Amino acid sequence: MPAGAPILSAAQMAAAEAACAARGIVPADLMERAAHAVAREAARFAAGRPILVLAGPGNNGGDAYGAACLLRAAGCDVRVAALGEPRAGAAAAMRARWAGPVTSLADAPPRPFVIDGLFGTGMSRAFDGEAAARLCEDAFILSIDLPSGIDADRGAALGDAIRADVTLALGSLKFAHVAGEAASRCGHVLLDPIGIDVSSSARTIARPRINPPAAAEHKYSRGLVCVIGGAMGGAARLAAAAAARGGAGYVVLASDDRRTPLDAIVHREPDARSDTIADVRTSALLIGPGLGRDAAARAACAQALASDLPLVLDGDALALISIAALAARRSPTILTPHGGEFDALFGAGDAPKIARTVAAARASGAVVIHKGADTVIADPEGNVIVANPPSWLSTAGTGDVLAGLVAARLAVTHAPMRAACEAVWLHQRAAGLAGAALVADDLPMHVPQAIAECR
Ligand SMILES: NC(=O)C1=CN([C@@H]2O[C@H](COP(=O)(O)OP(=O)(O)OC[C@H]3O[C@@H](n4cnc5c(N)ncnc54)[C@H](O)[C@@H]3O)[C@@H](O)[C@H]2O)[C@H](O)CC1
Ligand SMILES: [K+]
Repeated sequence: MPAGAPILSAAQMAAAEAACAARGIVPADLMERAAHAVAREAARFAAGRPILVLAGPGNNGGDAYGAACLLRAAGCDVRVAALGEPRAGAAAAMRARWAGPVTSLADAPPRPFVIDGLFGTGMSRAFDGEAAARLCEDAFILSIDLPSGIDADRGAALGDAIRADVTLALGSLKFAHVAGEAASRCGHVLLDPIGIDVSSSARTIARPRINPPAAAEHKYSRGLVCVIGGAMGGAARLAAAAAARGGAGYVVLASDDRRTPLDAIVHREPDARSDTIADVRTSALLIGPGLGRDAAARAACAQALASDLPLVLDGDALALISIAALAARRSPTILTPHGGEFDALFGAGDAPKIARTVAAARASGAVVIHKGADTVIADPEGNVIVANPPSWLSTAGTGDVLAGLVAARLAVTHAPMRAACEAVWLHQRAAGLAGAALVADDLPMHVPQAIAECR
């Protein structure tokens, strides 16, 4: 996935295209550039294999006809199969340029390399993908802009969507490249801006820059993280270990369980929880992993919310708070809900995940890390960063590790959006370093290497 790349909705993309006209770049020019980009990547990936171009009735099809012409002119073996005819505009002009035969999808013989130009951002309803599926079965598939059959904004598959090996996004990434089911149908995502100026408050995650501590730093100035644990000691221990490896100067763990994951982590008895939450030296307080939901947990949560400390709320804590209490806080707050916790706190809804996460950040005044295969990070100003962490992270305890990293980065940076993005990046990089079949306990030891890569 291109890092730090803007992400647009289909409507925002159309507006950016329209704005090109003011600079004298008309739709036919953009399609010409799109066709060149597609032909370039197709020639590279096909590497001499016979090519079948699937062309739809809209501009995605126009790009496909344009690429077919260029590939044939370059000496490639190209056939075209179409679903409907482009009727007007740049797409019709591109269609007219193709002098070769055009068959229906049903009549086309399969070929080893397919360029999928059936539908892009204009996909509005389910399509009958049976004939396309037959042609795509054993082929390498390069999708133009989006795998056909995807809702560009929600990332939902509308019917039999195509599963691509490579998707070449045109102009900008769309929400579907990073969010929802579609993200896993895109294969490897490439981006060609084709000269369109885009700006967006939503971007893909990029490697952060993390400097070593200055020479004069000491353990308190580096950041004191206090982890408030409860009944399930293991979760709080994982979080504390991650906080220590994530760059905090000092980590305190107040928990029922006396074991600490590292000797460098200081244990405090659970009856010292209240004093710990009142400790003004604390740079970031983390509450939630393994906390439980009993009266003591509820009281600790209420005290933490009422404090002026920078706060990270995870796990059980997310079930013990209200949006109103979050909105009343004046110091930085970061929430780390997975889908179920998010729905329970903010309500389930039909809107795309990015929009729902922004609304939650606005309502709560907190930075929200809405976890999942598409992790959406939003702040109350509407800035959004999207990450697609490795699927090996879908195992118990990895969320506790993330919460500890978030607390560490908040303690170090004092900037909640930056802290959230650094933590999510370090978490996914640590997962990459830990490799297949990782367990949560493996992650903290890989965080120092991930940090070392952030210089
Ligand atoms: N990003 C850019 O600046 C550029 C993008 N280009 C390409 O244009 C498409 C978007 O084109 P558009 O014509 O708006 O939409 P589509 O080609 O995806 O298809 C719309 C077309 O299809 C019909 N339709 C929709 N759903 C169905 C269905 N289920 N069954 C049948 N027909 C359906 C709809 O009515 C329209 O007729 C973008 O993705 C890029 O590939 C430009 O070429 C260059 C600039
Ligand atoms: K497509």
